[in-house]
Amino acid sequence: MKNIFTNGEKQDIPAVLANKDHRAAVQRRLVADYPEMTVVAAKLNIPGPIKNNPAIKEFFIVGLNQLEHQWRQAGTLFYQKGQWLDAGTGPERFYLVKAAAPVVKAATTAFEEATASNRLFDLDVLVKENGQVRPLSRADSGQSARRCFVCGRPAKECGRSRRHSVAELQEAVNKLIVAALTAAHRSVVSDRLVQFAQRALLYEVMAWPKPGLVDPVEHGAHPDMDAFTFINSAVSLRRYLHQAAEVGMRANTDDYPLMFNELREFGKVAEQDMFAATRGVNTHKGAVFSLGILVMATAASWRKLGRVDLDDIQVVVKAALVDLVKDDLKKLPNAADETAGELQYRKYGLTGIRGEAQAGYPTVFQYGLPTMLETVGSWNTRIVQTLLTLARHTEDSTLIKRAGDPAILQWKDKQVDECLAAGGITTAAGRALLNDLEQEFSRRHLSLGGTADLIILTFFLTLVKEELANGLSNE
Ligand SMILES: CC(C)(COP(=O)(O)OP(=O)(O)OC[C@H]1O[C@@H](n2cnc3c(N)ncnc32)[C@H](O[C@H]2O[C@H](COP(=O)(O)OP(=O)(O)OP(=O)(O)O)[C@@H](O)[C@H]2O)[C@@H]1O)[C@@H](O)C(=O)NCCC(=O)NCCS
Ligand SMILES: Nc1ncnc2[nH]cnc12
Repeated sequence: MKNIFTNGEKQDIPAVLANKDHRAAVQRRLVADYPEMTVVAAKLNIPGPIKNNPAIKEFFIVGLNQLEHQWRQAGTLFYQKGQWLDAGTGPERFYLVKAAAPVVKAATTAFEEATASNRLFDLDVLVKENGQVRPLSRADSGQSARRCFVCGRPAKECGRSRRHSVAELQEAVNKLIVAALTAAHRSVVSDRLVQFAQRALLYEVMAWPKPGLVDPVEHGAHPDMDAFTFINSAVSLRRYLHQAAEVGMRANTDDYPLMFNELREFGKVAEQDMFAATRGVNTHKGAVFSLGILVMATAASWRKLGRVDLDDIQVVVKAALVDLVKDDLKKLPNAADETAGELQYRKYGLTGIRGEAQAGYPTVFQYGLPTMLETVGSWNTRIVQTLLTLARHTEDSTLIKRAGDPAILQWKDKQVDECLAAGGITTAAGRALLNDLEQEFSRRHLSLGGTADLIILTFFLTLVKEELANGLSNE
């Protein structure tokens, strides 16, 4: 396990005492200046000579964010006030809270007791009695005394008898802080993944020109939808994307197939949300499935490694979807209401998006991602150029469905090859071919709906690599 005590300035007793005097002066001033408010002084109990460093400070801020959230939930008014003390003696903050001191004390004690790591917090609620400022004690409001975070006995007893060595205390504190920061980082990463996923859905529809797809200029291939339909659809998927990240962040390596089953149940509800948001139009059915899988797999891989590893994300996808084609397609009855994917498997043996997903999205990893990472220029250029590359290597089941014949794939490959040979979106000649192709797809009512999903996945992974792989900016 990581040791957070390897850096930080060692503090001696005079420094700690001088800081205590300084804190007392700040507290006296705040109590005098704001008699209508209750003053709370927040600090940490970190035994041993090292009392502050980036990890300790981050732990403190993460904890205070939770305390503030708790106050907001309870409808308590408060704000931070005064100097922010970030000396070597430890991070400290002061709050002014609009509630009676005993009420505030009950809440701060509940916070200190809420989790094992919160026991490291020392939240003093200050009162003025007989001209003196003093912290309310837990005994004042009949609450049980603080317990030792090593052995659970009353903390005062352990302190007085010096029952635990500094090394023992630091080991316990280290475990508590590392566990709290790991949980906090997982939550930050989950939020980022949801943002990346939503950006992927929105950027994809914004890019132009896209043959066979909706863009802000043209949507002849999909007369029932326009760019606004996609915005409504993307926004409706926010809750689902959070669920996908959370499912992944909870899963251990041997749970991956189970994790996918859980995602699918959320996915079915998300599909309904999407159809409600688009008034029954299929904008993102494929993306609900595939983007949900990649968000979940990226979260699960982060949980395992604590960092981004694109190869491992693919390993997680394969492990989670190991039986997908067998379970979904091989047992199919010859039902009248079969989907395009099911029909194409029965008629042509094509496994479609399920085969692609079970194999770990090889088209995305082998063709999409390298093209998007290598292509320079605006997001529009990067997305459209990557779309062409993906289109060239995809057996798009939406295209086959629209044409009614897999032979359409050869025609599509020829058109895309010509456009790419002319430079794609990066040259005037390529752009002219691209515009012609968009018109032709629209005229013939042909769609590259499956390829659009793969672009969304590629863009998501590009953001993971370009914006998350270097770590969390608030670490
Ligand atoms: C596994 C599922 C994706 C469902 O599979 P299903 O058998 O129902 O459908 P498929 O026909 O196989 O494909 C579903 C969507 O997947 C996209 N897609 C197709 N081929 C590929 C491919 N090679 N690579 C990547 N993605 C692919 C495709 O989505 C796009 O097309 C949609 C627009 O098409 P359009 O023709 O305009 O509209 P339709 O409604 O299809 O037809 P019309 O009535 O208008 O003629 C657009 O969404 C694009 O994104 C396919 O549509 C998964 O959904 C699933 O598991 N379903 C079962 C229920 C479930 O478990 N749900 C939870 C999922 S987490
Ligand atoms: N821009 C787009 N047009 C049509 N279908 C899509 N599915 C996902 N994005 C799409």
